Amino acid sequence: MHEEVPALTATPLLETRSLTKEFRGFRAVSGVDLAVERGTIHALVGPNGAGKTTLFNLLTGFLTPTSGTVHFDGHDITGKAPEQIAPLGIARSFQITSLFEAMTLQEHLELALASPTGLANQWWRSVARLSRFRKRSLELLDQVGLADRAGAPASSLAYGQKRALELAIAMALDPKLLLLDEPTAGMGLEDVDRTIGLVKSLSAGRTVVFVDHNMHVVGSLADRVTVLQSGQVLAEGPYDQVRADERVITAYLGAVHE
Ligand SMILES: Nc1ncnc2c1ncn2[C@@H]1O[C@H](COP(=O)(O)OP(=O)(O)OP(=O)(O)O)[C@@H](O)[C@H]1O
Repeated sequence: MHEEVPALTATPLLETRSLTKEFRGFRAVSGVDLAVERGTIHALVGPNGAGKTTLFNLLTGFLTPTSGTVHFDGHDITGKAPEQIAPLGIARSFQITSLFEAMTLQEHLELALASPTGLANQWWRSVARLSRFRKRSLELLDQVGLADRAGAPASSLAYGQKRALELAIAMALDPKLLLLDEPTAGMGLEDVDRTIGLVKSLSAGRTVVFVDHNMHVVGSLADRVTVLQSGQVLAEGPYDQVRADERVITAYLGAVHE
């Protein structure tokens, strides 16, 4: 009989300590301690202006913290730039669609695969040189149900399909941590349910942190939920526990459900 090997992965994949961001003295994120365990789906919720997007920006290097630390997978990434953080294995899909309308779906994926930091650096390179990424790009499109649209321009996609394409682009880096900013924002019921299924399938073998206002989405996906209010952590725990928390009901969920 072999003995249980102590888990080497017991530390959270992502951890912030006392993370704070001030804008001219206004604390948008205030002393946030966040621990995201490996292999989990973790939701960030909270009313408008609670600090969720600011927190995402701090995790991905788009903003520099005023104080506090961010650790990811054994690295201190506090204050590092996005192009230093992304290659460590953090990918982000944005709340606002950021596609090139005239480019085909396949070209979007080929460009994303060609660049360790996403689309930013190599868009001017000849598309022909990107053909070696064709197979993988088709696999990624297949994962999000868009393989049959590979040669179509992004402009021809419906809104929900554009969001799915953005998920495929985020997956191109094979990230350890996938950050999704309101993956179901602006979607009808059908697309919301499709996206829930998609995020579940994409989360296999990786860690996901997402922001969403839709409690059906949060309840369906999240292993754990962190509730932010006025830049601070109001509650943290499994969904059922958090949604029963009186402070959370008062601050947020009550307003949604009642
Ligand atoms: N660059 C900035 N300069 C000044 N104030 C800012 C800046 N960015 C955000 N804030 C403020 O910080 C607070 C938190 O904003 P943030 O966008 O992080 O909230 P949120 O939880 O993502 O909200 P929403 O759900 O509406 O997206 C808000 O009061 C916002 O006005």
